[in-house]
Amino acid sequence: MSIATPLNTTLQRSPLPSSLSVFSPIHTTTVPVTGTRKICLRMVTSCVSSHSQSSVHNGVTDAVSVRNQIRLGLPSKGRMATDTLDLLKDCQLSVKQVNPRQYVAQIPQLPNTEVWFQRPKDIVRKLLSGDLDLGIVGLDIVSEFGQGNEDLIIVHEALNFGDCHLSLAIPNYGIFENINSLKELAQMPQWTAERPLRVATGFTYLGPKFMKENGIKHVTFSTADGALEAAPAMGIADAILDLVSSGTTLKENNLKEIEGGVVLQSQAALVASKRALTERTGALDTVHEILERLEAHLKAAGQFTVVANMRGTDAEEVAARLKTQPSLSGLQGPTISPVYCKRDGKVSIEFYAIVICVPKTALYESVQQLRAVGGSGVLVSPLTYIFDEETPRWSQLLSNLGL
Ligand SMILES: Nc1ncnc2c1ncn2[C@@H]1O[C@H](COP(=O)(O)OP(=O)(O)OP(=O)(O)O)[C@@H](O)[C@H]1O
Ligand SMILES: O=P(O)(O)OC[C@H]1O[C@H](OP(=O)(O)OP(=O)(O)O)[C@H](O)[C@@H]1O
Ligand SMILES: [Mg+2]
Repeated sequence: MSIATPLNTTLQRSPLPSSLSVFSPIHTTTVPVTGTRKICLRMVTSCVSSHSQSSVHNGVTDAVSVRNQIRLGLPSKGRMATDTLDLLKDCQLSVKQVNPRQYVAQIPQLPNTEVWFQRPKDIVRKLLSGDLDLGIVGLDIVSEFGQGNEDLIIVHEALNFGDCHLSLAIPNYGIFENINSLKELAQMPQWTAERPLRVATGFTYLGPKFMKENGIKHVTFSTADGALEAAPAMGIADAILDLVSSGTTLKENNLKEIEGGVVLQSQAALVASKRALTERTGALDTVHEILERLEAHLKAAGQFTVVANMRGTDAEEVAARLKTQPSLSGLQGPTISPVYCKRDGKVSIEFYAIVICVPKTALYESVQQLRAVGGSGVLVSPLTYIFDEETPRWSQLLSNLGL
């Protein structure tokens, strides 16, 4: 593979004090690789020693490597790791890991699949290089490290954990006190070619892209591995672009988000390599099973089963009464069965048992509506799985794969 001279340098060297050695200017270079694919190679140049350059890349191969096992990448540590394992366990796909430092594991329910524990950004890189076939990571990491590569395909975009958003934040004091939107920030007279807006971020692909898309010209970026919220108060940056969930870290560091400053919303997602799904034997069946189990669990997680008794002349009459209430239709409609009572030696139908699924958020109003139409003896229990006939995400995936 040949490495070309830099084709474009999207970011300028920031006029930083030389003491601020942890923040480095970033140069983005497009590098041609074998075949028709291109990868983006980022070179980070140290502020202190401008002579020392390092460049690292993953081998992007054109052919699917020969191996029999499907490889699923899961976060090895950090805040996504435990939630990922918990989710799989809830889907009856428990991961058997002998000890936490062993990076390969098995899911007994999926005998043709190997689990590899990796840092989230490496999961995305390895999906692109063909070393993993499937992965669970945050959408932020997919966007940052996938860089729009068409081989990455999002199979399930909302696994219901790891919620956060990537957002631009500025100080709530000084020259920024009355600045509340990206537009106002861009229009500040302070930013010039000589003195651009300095943004500290770990998102060195998405950051410049967002600024360019929003027409902000005089901007420069620096990067660090963490605690970015300190950068403005330290005088290293004017703004930061970082993940926010509770907002506590911003607040504690006297920073604020601004209107129009959200780059993306993120949560955990199931991601796959398109090539693996189309070319690796068994990969599509495995992803189908994982997707079905995820969908069944996630759909059920938001619902309760509600059983109640209702007096009535017949099932149709009970159904008609239920249908007058907005929250009592269930997933497809109520299930109504006769309750046989024995009185004076005679068996007759006095009640009907109704079974419906109710969103957890609407439980109390549903109970009130049930009572209003004569419901009694209401039993509420959790739902474990809801398997639909076919999941819309599966049809979507097949269509994305051109199948
Ligand atoms: N408040 C948050 N801050 C950062 N990441 C969050 C937050 N909430 C959810 N996430 C998700 O978790 C992922 C970070 O997990 P990861 O394990 O890589 O980092 P970490 O726990 O911050 O560890 P480290 O910073 O040491 O890499 C993000 O990519 C994002 O998808
Ligand atoms: O909105 P909040 O709930 O306060 O969360 C946001 C903070 O959490 C993350 O940092 P992390 O805890 O990973 O520390 P780090 O900066 O050392 O990575 C992120 O980079 C923010 O700093
Ligand atoms: Mg972190």
